[in-house]
Amino acid sequence: MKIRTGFGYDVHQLREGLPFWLGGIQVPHTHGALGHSDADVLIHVICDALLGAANLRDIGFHFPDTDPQYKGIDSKRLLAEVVRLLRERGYSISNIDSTICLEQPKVNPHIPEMQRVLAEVMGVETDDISIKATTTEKLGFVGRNEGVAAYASVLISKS
Ligand SMILES: Nc1ccn([C@@H]2O[C@H](COP(=O)(O)O)[C@@H](O)[C@H]2O)c(=O)n1
Ligand SMILES: C[C@@]1(CO)OP(=O)(O)OP(=O)(O)OC[C@H]1O
Repeated sequence: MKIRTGFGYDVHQLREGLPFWLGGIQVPHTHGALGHSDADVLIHVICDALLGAANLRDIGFHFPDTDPQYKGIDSKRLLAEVVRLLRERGYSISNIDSTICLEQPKVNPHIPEMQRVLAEVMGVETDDISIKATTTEKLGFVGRNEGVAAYASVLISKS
């Protein structure tokens, strides 16, 4: 059995009036994340962690932000493609742990729905996807509500 770990980190600016896509769902808020895609930072770090675990470069390598076909794309489609790339190479996903760094709003009430949606996209159990959240105690770009960051680590395996 070959077991590998992967890690992902990403940041997006927050802008007033944009839809806030996070963890595959739209979180009600005055501000949303800015990006070439729908800017779903949680999905992006999960993609990067999975790609890293399989040594398959990163999300920008597979889906360049200069390519118009990814303009405004639903990041769930990118995640589905990343999972396909791993399965094609014989990997299965053991578990994911993640942290969203965001001052406002509180995301705890939305986490079960994020887990449900992401588990469906990835073809894993909701119990295999951990999502946590933290403020940065009003410090830095997260603390000033200028941006959202996220981290993820994953474990994948193949026999
Ligand atoms: N955007 C956020 C940030 C935090 N939470 C939850 O609140 C708890 C306390 O946050 P601290 O930054 O003071 O540690 C945290 O453990 C999360 O459960 C949240 O839901 N949404
Ligand atoms: C996801 C992609 C897709 O074009 O666009 P962004 O939403 O800008 O996200 P980022 O994490 O900055 O980079 C990866 C991009 O390739």
